[in-house]
Amino acid sequence: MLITLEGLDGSGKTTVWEALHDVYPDAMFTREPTDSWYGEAVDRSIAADDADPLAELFLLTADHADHLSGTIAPALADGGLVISDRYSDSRFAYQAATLAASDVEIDRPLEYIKGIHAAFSRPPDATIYLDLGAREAAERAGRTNKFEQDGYLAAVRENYERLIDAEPDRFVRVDASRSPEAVIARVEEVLAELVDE
Ligand SMILES: Nc1ncnc2c1ncn2[C@@H]1O[C@H](COP(=O)(O)OP(=O)(O)OP(=O)(O)O)[C@@H](O)[C@H]1O
Ligand SMILES: Cc1cn([C@H]2C[C@H](O)[C@@H](COP(=O)(O)O)O2)c(=O)[nH]c1=O
Repeated sequence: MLITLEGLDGSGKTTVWEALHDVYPDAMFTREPTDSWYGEAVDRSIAADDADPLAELFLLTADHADHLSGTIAPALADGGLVISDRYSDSRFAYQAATLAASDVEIDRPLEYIKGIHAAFSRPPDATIYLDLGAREAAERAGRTNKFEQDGYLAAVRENYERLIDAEPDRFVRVDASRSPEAVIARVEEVLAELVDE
């Protein structure tokens, strides 16, 4: 079973993901961007304010393809539980916002990015969305790079809402404005239900 954690920068995904290690010691915990050389290229692109938007999308997509074939698919084939801190929805939400704000002439960036993934990717079985306002998210994240900005994250949040509207059964929304303890407890509750289903 593939469970993904999604949300804005600073929404608390990593805090939750780390807490879950003790609850599911046999699960595979993974994340995107990965720590492979593809992921290192992604990190360089994220740090570059002048990165080409399409090149950045394809670097992130290459990292995802490698993550899927080398890590996620084998674990799922073994019948394991995989919990990923970010996955394909991050591309749909973030890079659609980047493309929409760029000079690249793609009419429906979110649908375009989904289309690229449809050919090879594997959708999550369920996605826990840590819901937080853009300003609070940027503040928590520290506003240290081009993504951790109020306006950009507001556009990303709108894209997440579109994704949730399109697949309400896959997403479980969790209020990420509560204390870390309350958010972790709620995610644990949701996960227990998902894993028992
Ligand atoms: N529920 C919460 N309330 C207040 N602060 C929180 C909460 N959860 C996490 N934080 C703090 O917010 C910051 C970002 O948390 P975290 O790294 O878990 O978020 P993230 O979603 O993984 O962010 P990013 O996507 O930027 O890596 C950290 O300083 C963390 O301690
Ligand atoms: C997978 C993925 C990530 N991003 C962005 C979102 C964050 O700003 C950074 C790094 O992620 P982290 O959770 O802070 O480690 O990358 C993105 O724009 N698109 C993606 O597909």
